[in-house]
Amino acid sequence: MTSLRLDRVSLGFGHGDGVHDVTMSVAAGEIVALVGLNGAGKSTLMRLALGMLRPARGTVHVLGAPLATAPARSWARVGALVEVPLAYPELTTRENLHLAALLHHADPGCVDEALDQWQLRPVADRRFRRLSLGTRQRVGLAAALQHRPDLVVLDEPSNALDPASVILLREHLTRRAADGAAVLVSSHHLDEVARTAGRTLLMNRGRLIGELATDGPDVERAFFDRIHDDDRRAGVGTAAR
Ligand SMILES: Nc1ncnc2c1ncn2[C@@H]1O[C@H](COP(=O)(O)OP(=O)(O)OP(=O)(O)O)[C@@H](O)[C@H]1O
Repeated sequence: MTSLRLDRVSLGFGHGDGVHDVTMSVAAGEIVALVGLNGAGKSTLMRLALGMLRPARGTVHVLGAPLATAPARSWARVGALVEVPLAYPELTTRENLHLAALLHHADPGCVDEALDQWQLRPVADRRFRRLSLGTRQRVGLAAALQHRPDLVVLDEPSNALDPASVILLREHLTRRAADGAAVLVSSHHLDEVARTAGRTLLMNRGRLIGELATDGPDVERAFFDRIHDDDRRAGVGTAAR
């Protein structure tokens, strides 16, 4: 089953920025990574996939329903983290996770499990605004994943995470996919992507330019070769951007 589908989706911001004519899908049980340079359009694509932005052209389907008419129960089956974690600064870790569980129509019992799984027990009663950057990110990830969503969309989730937390994240995503969830994740860490994702989509100047093979000896080289090649064909200088 296709859990997320974008058909010929475009949204421009002027100066050629934004997302152009993107068609892609993520199937149940699959981890798909999105990679590209800064400003390639990864976050914009994720915002469009989550209904945070409305496409100027094209359609988005989430868990089988068109975005515009997706019922609330579909959104409860989505887990997302785009840019900063959505949390109340004056509430504690536990309170924020409790609210996230309620918003996803989940059993609040999942909060205790999430506190353990994301090693947040020591900061369970600390206010969110007093947490370190990486710990905030762990709270955001716990809030996005604790209700075992069927569709996971995470924008640069390993930002600010320490190596132990990166491993935790990898285990969580692998487990969600093994349980049948569709996972879309953007990243700048090509090694991590190679370890986690089944497919890696390459984005450049707002367009998907194909899949990046991550099983070769030099993924970084392959990444830059593809981008330079795409820029050359478009008559754009990569270094000049
Ligand atoms: N709200 C907005 N208004 C105007 N331009 C925008 C807006 N959001 C994004 N852009 C532009 O659209 C392009 C794509 O931005 P986006 O944030 O999607 O890229 P990205 O691939 O996620 O980058 P990064 O790796 O730096 O997070 C950029 O040129 C950006 O400046």
